[in-house]
Amino acid sequence: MTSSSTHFHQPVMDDDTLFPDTDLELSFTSTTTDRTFTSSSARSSLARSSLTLSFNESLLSNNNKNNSTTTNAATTTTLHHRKWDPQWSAIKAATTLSSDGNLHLSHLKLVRHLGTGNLGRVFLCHLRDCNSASFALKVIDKDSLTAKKLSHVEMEAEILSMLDHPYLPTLYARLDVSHYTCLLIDYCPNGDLHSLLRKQPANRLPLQAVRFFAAEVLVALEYLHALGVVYRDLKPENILLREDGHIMLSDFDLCFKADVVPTLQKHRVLRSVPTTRNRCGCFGSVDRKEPEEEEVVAEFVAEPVTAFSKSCVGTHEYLAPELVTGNGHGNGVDWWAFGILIHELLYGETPFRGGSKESTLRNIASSKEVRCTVAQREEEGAAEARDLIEKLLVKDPRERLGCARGATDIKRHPFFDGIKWPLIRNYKPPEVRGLVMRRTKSHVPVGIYRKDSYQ
Ligand SMILES: Nc1ncnc2c1ncn2[C@@H]1O[C@H](COP(=O)(O)OP(=O)(O)OP(=O)(O)O)[C@@H](O)[C@H]1O
Repeated sequence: MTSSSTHFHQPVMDDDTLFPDTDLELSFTSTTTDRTFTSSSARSSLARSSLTLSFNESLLSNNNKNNSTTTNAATTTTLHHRKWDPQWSAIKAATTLSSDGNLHLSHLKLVRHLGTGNLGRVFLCHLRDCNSASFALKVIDKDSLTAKKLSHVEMEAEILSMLDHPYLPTLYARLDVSHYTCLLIDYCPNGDLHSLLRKQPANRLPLQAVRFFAAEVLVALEYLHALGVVYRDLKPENILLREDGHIMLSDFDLCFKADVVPTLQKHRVLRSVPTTRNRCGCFGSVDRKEPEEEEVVAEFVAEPVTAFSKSCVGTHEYLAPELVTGNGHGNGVDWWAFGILIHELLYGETPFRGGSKESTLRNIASSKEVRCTVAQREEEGAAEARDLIEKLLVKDPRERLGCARGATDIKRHPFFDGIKWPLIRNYKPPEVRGLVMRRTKSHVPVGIYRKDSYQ
């Protein structure tokens, strides 16, 4: 039930409807259902819907070049870093046996309906000859969509086809059959962060878990921005959890693309010099801390700083003030939403939520800056988290952390101190209630995620 932009999803039902192992077309009779079947991956009933309110921006032209009966990325994608994963191997095996070397709907077996979104329905599916490789198939009935929603489908497909990153979905194939467009992507059996949050005491995650998920989201946003993609719909509902507990950002229909010019920028950093024994003091030998040394480092920055759009899209509680006022916005809306996300993960609620959507929007647009409350007994790192949130939730985007130099500046914030960014994929996901993880050998032990243990 997602035809309206203002309602919530219906309560999730414990109904593991299994689609018969028969003709796929039989399952595609309608995209207008108000029932959301559930699995461990179905989103919680309180998930917030995204809104799309266009002020002025011209619709994206339908640039689908693949209107033939079927097309697929499996045979055309050459970039993918996971080309030897079981998923790719299974697809390769299926396409090798295929008469035209392509993947077709007939190769897929629908297992279960996972959920329904604004654009279509999502199914868990397997390849017919390989049950061990699971995929999610997003099925979009183009006949049921408005021109505007069709442009969102094309945007989602276009963005998906660009992605090659562990925290973002892989588009294994795009299949255009009759009036259906089907996108075959990674399946995330651990549901989404919104549902996980609802399983925690007071809807809050422990600080170490917040740091872990925030760091992964930051890296995913950094990659999107480097491609010139402004995401515009960051919220826990759109952060899916893979089998191994790492994140996968989903839903790219509200993105917009802008130019980005990668640069190497010089930046002054202070490096503290370890305490040394100063033997020249007038009063004999004294311990003193040497002053911090200033060093100039060259940093890679690829941030779409000139991105500009006037479409008001996103989810109420996560909308940046410049989106609410409708005077145009750019890359900064993602860094604002990143601040709201950390706030929600840490405190169990978003900071501007009012009694109604209108009052939420009024709170966001007001000139009052966010001040996070200080708990009596705080976890280690809470002060740094508060400081980061307050720097991200600066109402003027020109002053907001991240807007000028993107993730490069945010990664340096003390909240993320000690994280070895190149190793982030190897960090072991946090053990939190409701997150069932498949063990992998490559994980860095949990201790390494403690701030003081990875220096
Ligand atoms: N890759 C996936 N793995 C597992 N479940 C998924 C996956 N993608 C989507 N889902 C499930 O299917 C549901 C519908 O997803 P979909 O992306 O179509 O819509 P949505 O998340 O509601 O976003 P929107 O309507 O804004 O496009 C989600 O709520 C989620 O539970």
